[in-house]
Amino acid sequence: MIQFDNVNKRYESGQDALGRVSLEIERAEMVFLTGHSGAGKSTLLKLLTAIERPTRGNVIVGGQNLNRLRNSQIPYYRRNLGIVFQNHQLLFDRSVFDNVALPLSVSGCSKREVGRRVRAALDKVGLLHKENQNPIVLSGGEQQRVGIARAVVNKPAVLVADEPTGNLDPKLSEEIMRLFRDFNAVGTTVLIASHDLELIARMRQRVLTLQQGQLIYDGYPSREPAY
Ligand SMILES: Nc1ncnc2c1ncn2[C@@H]1O[C@H](COP(=O)(O)OP(=O)(O)OP(=O)(O)O)[C@@H](O)[C@H]1O
Repeated sequence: MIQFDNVNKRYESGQDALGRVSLEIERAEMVFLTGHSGAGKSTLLKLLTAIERPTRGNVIVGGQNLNRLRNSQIPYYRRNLGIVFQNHQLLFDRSVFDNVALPLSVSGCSKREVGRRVRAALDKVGLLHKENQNPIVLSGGEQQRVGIARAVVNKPAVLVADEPTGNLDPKLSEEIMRLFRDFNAVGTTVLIASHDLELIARMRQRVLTLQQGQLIYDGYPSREPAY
């Protein structure tokens, strides 16, 4: 589903952020991406979401080589992705419902279809009863769940999250991770960047570790024997 083939990224400043990264993520896998600050996690996600382009190498998603994507095609490509940010980027001048409906506004859905899809997404994250509220009155965990509902409202094949639990306490973080697991269980490919190693260990999923732009680990740490 996702393939990085010898990918290098050097920013215009001359900073090397990724070096010769190769990896493959199958459809319906759930994978964590970890590493210290500055290791290249966000850069890898930016290449996947076509916010940045690789300096060398290929990023292939769903059989599509992103190097061959024209700028005008990028919005269409992104419709297959759900993107969750740490600070959820909700708009506080409109309701929870309208925030979740945003990605549908460009897709030409009828009003009725928008209502159906938004309510289905809010139901999945347990916030149907808050659709008319302004997100500013919600707790941090609830705001993040609205961000997740917005990311999945288009039923994307791939869900990408950059530090989605960064501001949350351990219990709320676990709830958010459980949500990601639910979406994964119904076939969504999920890639989550996080530096919360304890939380990652509890999830017992595949882990990719970056260090100074190199992929230094790809495996299942929790399945290995403890010494
Ligand atoms: N737009 C940019 N221009 C120049 N250098 C950048 C840019 N974005 C990131 N970098 C640099 O690239 C390297 C990797 O950064 P990146 O943000 O991908 O790391 P990260 O693992 O996501 O870190 P964090 O956990 O702190 O978000 C760092 O040295 C960073 O300073």
